[in-house]
Amino acid sequence: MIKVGVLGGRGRVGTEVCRAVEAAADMELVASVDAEESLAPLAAADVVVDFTNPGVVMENLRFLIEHGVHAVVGTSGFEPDRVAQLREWQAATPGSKILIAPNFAIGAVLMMHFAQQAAPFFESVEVVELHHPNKLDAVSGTSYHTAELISEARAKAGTGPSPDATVQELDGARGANVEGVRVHSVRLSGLIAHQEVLLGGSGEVLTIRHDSMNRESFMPGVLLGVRKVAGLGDDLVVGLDPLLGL
Ligand SMILES: NC(=O)C1=CN([C@@H]2O[C@H](COP(=O)(O)OP(=O)(O)OC[C@H]3O[C@@H](n4cnc5c(N)ncnc54)[C@H](OP(=O)(O)O)[C@@H]3O)[C@@H](O)[C@H]2O)C=CC1
Ligand SMILES: O=C(O)C1=N[C@H](C(=O)O)C[C@H](O)C1
Repeated sequence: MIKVGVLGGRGRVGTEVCRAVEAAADMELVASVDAEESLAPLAAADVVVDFTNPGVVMENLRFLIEHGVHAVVGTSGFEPDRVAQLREWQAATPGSKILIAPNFAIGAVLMMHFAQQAAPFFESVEVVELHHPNKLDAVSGTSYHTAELISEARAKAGTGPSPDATVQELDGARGANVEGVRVHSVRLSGLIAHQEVLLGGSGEVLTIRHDSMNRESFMPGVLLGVRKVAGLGDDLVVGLDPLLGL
């Protein structure tokens, strides 16, 4: 039996995580902690799942590392400096493994993978992410990671920057620039979590789109992470790809 704790258990995704863990035959929910509650009960867990917010997740992870608890992290906001900080804390207090997945939906992982594969073959690439209006961060963690993967693939293949003749623009009109890739954020009632990667070449456009229609869509990936995190080859892994054999 895997003893599981949840950080943010009363949130939109955390509620689904608690439900999924309770329904899993090989897991036991031993703690669920929300804002301004003590983290102490989490020390009894083998694995803690974090779906909180970018402002608090680092302190949560510091606690888990100090207590030798493995972490499966869905919270967004993991730019490279944060990953480096976590590795430093893990080196100082070895024992806990960390899996950070910008998106736990299997289709979203495949979307990112396909975008990375396609990116060198097209002159132009831009990303549009679309989410519910209660989302705290823009750009989304998924779009940030997608842009990183695209940028890396294009650099490796020697593909130049996407052409763009803009010389005059309203602030924000061309979106955020993430490692040379333009990312546009839409916030709209009725949406959950969606992303399009647009790739343009001579006389053709390839669109790779993923839609999460509900938050249950993240649960197969979260449960996979809980089952596999203790056996990760590296102390810290970003992305679900290796767990899916990608
Ligand atoms: N990787 C993935 O597949 C996915 C990632 N996400 C990401 O997960 C995060 C959470 O999203 P969502 O569930 O919509 O957000 P919510 O705001 O609905 O939930 C966040 C929860 O965390 C709680 N919380 C805040 N501070 C703390 C703290 N210090 N310790 C413990 N709990 C705390 C909040 O409590 P309170 O409300 O009382 O402040 C709330 O219950 C976001 O960063 C989002 O981008 C979302 C979906 C999928
Ligand atoms: O806040 C959300 O809802 C989501 N956040 C993650 C992100 O920032 O990419 C994953 C998914 O898009 C849903």
